Amino acid sequence: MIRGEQYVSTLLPSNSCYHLSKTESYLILIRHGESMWNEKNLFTGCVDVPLTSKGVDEAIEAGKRIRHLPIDVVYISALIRSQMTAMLALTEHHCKKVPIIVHDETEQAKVWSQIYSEGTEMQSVPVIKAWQLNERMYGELQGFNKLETAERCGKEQVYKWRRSYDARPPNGESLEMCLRRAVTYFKEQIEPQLSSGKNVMVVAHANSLRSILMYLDKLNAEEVIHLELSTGVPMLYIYRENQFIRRGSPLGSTEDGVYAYTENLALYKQNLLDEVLDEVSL
Ligand SMILES: O=C(O)[C@H](O)COP(=O)(O)O
Repeated sequence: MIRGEQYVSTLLPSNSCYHLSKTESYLILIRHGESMWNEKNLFTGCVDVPLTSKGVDEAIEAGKRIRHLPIDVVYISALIRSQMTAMLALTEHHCKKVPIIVHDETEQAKVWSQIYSEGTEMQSVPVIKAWQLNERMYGELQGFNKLETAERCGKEQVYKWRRSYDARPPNGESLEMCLRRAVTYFKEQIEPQLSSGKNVMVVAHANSLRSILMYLDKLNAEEVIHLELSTGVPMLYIYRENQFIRRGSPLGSTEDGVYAYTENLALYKQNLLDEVLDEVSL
């Protein structure tokens, strides 16, 4: 452990998050932690199922891995498993800012959820909810066991429904359909935040994220078939000169592994730790 690291979350003043050089910004993507239907191996899609206790642990662990990465705005889906994961992960963040869900669905919601203290607002991170980031709608497969469905409909058919780009589950969305809404949202709402220098965390789902990764990594319909995302594992992208550079691994990056990839981030973390040491020695 780096000297002083244990003090970061308790002693660091919550407004002391360093500002990074504007030449790059950071995008963190996380698939939600294990849900109660993941555990039962059921097709879930847009059914709104919460996390298991293992999922809660995964979310907290994900939060620990990204605790020293800068986050200015968070995007979640409309589904509770993504929301629980984001909130639990943020309890671990060094900035100790309060994640606050933005309610702008109606004029009244906007007014009623207004924060009037500028100081308090600066201690918060806006959390934006978007249905476009929801899991692909699994149609008439929702609620059925994946293994039993494979026995009933054939392994190959189920594999196609689950992993191919264009096969559509009965009355559900293909990955292509999911991509149309998720990637459109990403390009219109999230990318402009990154290009304005904001650091973004997105907590979403296996297939909405697979479609976003297709866009970020320029994967074709053949390549995406093999893309599997584990629950609760953060992935990091550097956004520089309108390009996305992938860092970390969907299979499980360590925090140090993530930092090793950019000097700017390593400096950011070192500044945080130095500040904590100064506070301790005062
Ligand atoms: O919606 C679901 O059932 C899963 O979370 C994702 O399912 P998949 O692995 O079948 O795409």
